[in-house]
Amino acid sequence: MENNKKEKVLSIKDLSITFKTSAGEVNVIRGMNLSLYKGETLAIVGESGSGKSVTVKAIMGILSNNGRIDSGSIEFTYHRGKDEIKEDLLKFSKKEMRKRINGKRISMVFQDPMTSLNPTMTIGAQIMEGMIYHYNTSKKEAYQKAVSLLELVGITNPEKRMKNYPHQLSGGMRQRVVIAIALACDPELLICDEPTTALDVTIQSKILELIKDVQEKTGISVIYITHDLGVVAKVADYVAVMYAGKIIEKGTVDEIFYEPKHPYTWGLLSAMPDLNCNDDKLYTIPGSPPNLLHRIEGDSFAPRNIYALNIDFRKEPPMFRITDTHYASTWLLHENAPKVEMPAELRQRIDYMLKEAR
Ligand SMILES: Nc1ncnc2c1ncn2[C@@H]1O[C@H](COP(=O)(O)OP(=O)(O)OP(=O)(O)O)[C@@H](O)[C@H]1O
Repeated sequence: MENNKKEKVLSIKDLSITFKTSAGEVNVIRGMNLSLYKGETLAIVGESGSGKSVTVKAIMGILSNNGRIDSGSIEFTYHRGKDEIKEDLLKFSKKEMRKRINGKRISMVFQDPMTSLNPTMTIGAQIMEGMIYHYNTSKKEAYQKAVSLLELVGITNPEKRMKNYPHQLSGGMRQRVVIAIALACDPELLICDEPTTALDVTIQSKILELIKDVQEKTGISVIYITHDLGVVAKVADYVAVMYAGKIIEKGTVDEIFYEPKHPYTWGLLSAMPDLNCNDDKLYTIPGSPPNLLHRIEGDSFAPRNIYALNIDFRKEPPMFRITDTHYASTWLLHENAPKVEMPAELRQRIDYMLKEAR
């Protein structure tokens, strides 16, 4: 459909990653396929340990040394002047990634701004650093650009702020500075790893709005990794739901929130506090994720799935196509499967959300 015409920024194909641990080999990413288009926002969601951070680390070339890429490719498309360049990021060494991609073509914003900032350097110098390192920008030009970046991220009195050290700023301001640093080299992809978790609620929405605003002004593509579905609803165009190292459902934000098909996604949505901010949750998924040290027979979610069919314990489901943008990996979508609907309480909640949205 329309996706074919859009420009792909990132295309992950058949990615599989294993870590060597003292207990044995753990296959933490198990055949992942995912695309991101220019100017769009993709949210990767899933419980702790599902593989969100490892995926992002593979994109950035910062996997820990006990990690091994078993298969796959991560094709990244970016521009140098008028030229369009496509490269498989997995072909680069860590050193090449630092020199050519990280902080230059792809930038990251982490959860806690204090861990990304250097306490001994002024924020001005920290924003200028990347431009000087990657592009040999003159100090004067880098200074001017740093001031305009501080303006872009909503910091008033930017010239004065350039001379501040991180400890002189509030948490929300620090995260704005981290975003300014991330944008300094005009990257084409920004990856935000739980960017607002460490901030209080009102500042959280301001930072999310800021990232949206920057995206509208610059056309940058954004990946969020988060387990907060409230954040996803606010920012994402597309959502990929991860479970035990696999994407088990992906679709537009409306498809995932209003027409979810995978019982795990039903569980995630039911475990979300009510959108009216009552702390009501409908249901919490029982049990815990599988231990990936052992080979998984069938569907990794089957033991926790009250809708599991016999085949779920024997054979892994493929990704079934629901629409051109919506896919889910559950045998319930097979044409011969019994008709199973999402839990009635969830249907009611979704119908209510739909009514509110109109
Ligand atoms: N260096 C490592 N060595 C061994 N196992 C690792 C390593 N890094 C990550 N893992 C394992 O890989 C799996 C995926 O971890 P990952 O950090 O990507 O999860 P996540 O979805 O980002 O979780 P969270 O939301 O808690 O950050 C987990 O089982 C984790 O224990």
